[in-house]
Amino acid sequence: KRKEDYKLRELRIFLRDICRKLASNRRFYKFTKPVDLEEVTDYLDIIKQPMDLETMMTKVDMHKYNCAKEFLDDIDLICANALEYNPDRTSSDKQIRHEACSLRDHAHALIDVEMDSDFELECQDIAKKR
Ligand SMILES: CC(=O)c1csc(NC(=O)C2C[NH2+]C2)n1
Repeated sequence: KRKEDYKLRELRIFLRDICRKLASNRRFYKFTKPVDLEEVTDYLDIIKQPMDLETMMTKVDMHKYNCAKEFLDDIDLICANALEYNPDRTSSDKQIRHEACSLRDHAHALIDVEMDSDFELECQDIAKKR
């Protein structure tokens, strides 16, 4: 329906802005592009559903997100993947786990601050129907 499509267009504009802000933060650099499977050769043995911010921007453009919760589910996936692939008590693993938790918390906080809660509820109702 036309009115729903106007709401989803507004959601896409909002999510592109959130994605841009996260991808421009140097703290989250490791999460901006897919893991290079030629460099990290065992990645797919451990991580069954890779996700990154560039892929999420493409998903916004392809109308894959019908509400902010679906977008945050992919952010949570980026974080969970990093915690799973980097479990050791080495400083490099600890650092990437910290960056992953920071990405997750920043994304949720940005959306809670910038998103009208009634608008998200309307989008979640549209998402259920699709
Ligand atoms: C995106 C992601 O989770 C990622 C990219 S490289 C990496 N881990 C390493 O390079 C080593 C540090 N301990 C293994 N994790």
